[in-house]
Amino acid sequence: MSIWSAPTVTTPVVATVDLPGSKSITNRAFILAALADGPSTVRGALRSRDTNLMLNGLSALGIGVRVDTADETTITVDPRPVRAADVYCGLAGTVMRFLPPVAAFADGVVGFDGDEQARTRPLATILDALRGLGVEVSGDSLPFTVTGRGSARGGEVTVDASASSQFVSGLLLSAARFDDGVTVRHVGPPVPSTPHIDMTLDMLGTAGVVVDRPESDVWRVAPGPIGAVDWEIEPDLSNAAAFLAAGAVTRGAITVPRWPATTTQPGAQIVDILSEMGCTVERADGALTVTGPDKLTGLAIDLRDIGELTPTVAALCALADGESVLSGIAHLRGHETDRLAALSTEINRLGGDCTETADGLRITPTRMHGAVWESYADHRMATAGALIGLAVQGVTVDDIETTAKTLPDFPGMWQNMIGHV
Ligand SMILES: O=C(O)C1=C[C@@H](OP(=O)(O)O)[C@@H](O)[C@H](O)C1
Ligand SMILES: C=C(OP(=O)(O)O)C(=O)O
Repeated sequence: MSIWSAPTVTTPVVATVDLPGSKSITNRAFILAALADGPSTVRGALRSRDTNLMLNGLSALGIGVRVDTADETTITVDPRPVRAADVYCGLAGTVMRFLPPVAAFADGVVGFDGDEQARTRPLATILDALRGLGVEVSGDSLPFTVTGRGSARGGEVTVDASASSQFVSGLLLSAARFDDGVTVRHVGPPVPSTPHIDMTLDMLGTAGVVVDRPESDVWRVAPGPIGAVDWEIEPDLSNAAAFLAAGAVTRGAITVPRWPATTTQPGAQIVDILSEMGCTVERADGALTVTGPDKLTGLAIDLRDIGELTPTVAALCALADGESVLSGIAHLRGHETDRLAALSTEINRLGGDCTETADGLRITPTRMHGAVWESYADHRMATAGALIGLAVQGVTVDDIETTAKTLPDFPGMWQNMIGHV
């Protein structure tokens, strides 16, 4: 773990930043490919800690995984019978929630473990759901085991998915391979990050799996094959957010090439947020450019659907003019770290003014000063620290390496974006 001096700029940052593939789309494509009725090729895949953990997990479970020798973002996945194995989840929500349903098809015991910090992330909902679908599961959090019998019954389960949309996505991705299919019924406070469930439905549809929605909060998948698809992965728009924000806070202009014309990625909503804060947005030749205003305005916004943008948005708000209120994000207390506590502690350590509310943050911009910004093993906390450091001298980010969770070389990309200052 190293301390990284965040570069500060006094002139606008103007650059083009090409982002690697989406974490969420890559890890869904890997699961669907592993359970498909033939080999699939995934092109433009993200290669980062979370996606490598998914590939390692699938490979341990006996799935054929071949990385193109000339291009590590092209991966061929060959479905094979699932076998007993040990799976390491790191801190990846998509791995700890999407792989246990796959393990239900194993021919023996699959042990799951992860980082120390992952042991407190919510998991009981999906493990209970698997029990309800006829699968033997020990434990309620990491570490736990799933004992497969080669196939699993399936049926209908009621879950409270208010802590994470990934419980629903995880069950639906494997649902068609259960003997009776799977019906998931959510009962409880609203499910967060529902656009990520829409992404799951969209990709299932591409693979030929129909998801019926007899009522809101009910998803029904009939048993049947999952079609092999050659997946082309879009750039990661949630990761793009931190870079676009760098243009926004420096009166600069950041261009992201290959910005999809339509997308299921919730991260795309950063564009509306930046525009509400005063930025100008233009599209040309498939690229998107955000230009920062003289001064960003604060905003009041419900981020329940797009919680993963919160660290970037909070950093922008700390540098804006006027108070901001971020709401609808109580579930962020169960993300990589308690993101509400982490953001308020770190913004306040720099002399900012951030208070936690029951379901979010209230941020009043102040003149901030340099200090150590702790990352809490959270990639988006680390990038938020880098963003504030662009405008505030003397910010050092602890454990910048944690950005490798979803970006293979964040410090290099950040420096290239800024150029030589
Ligand atoms: O399904 C996915 O790929 C994700 C769903 C969301 O999780 P939550 O519903 O737990 O917020 C999001 O925050 C996470 O980064 C990725
Ligand atoms: C919440 C996040 O990740 P995970 O997939 O580990 O839940 C995130 O990337 O912001």
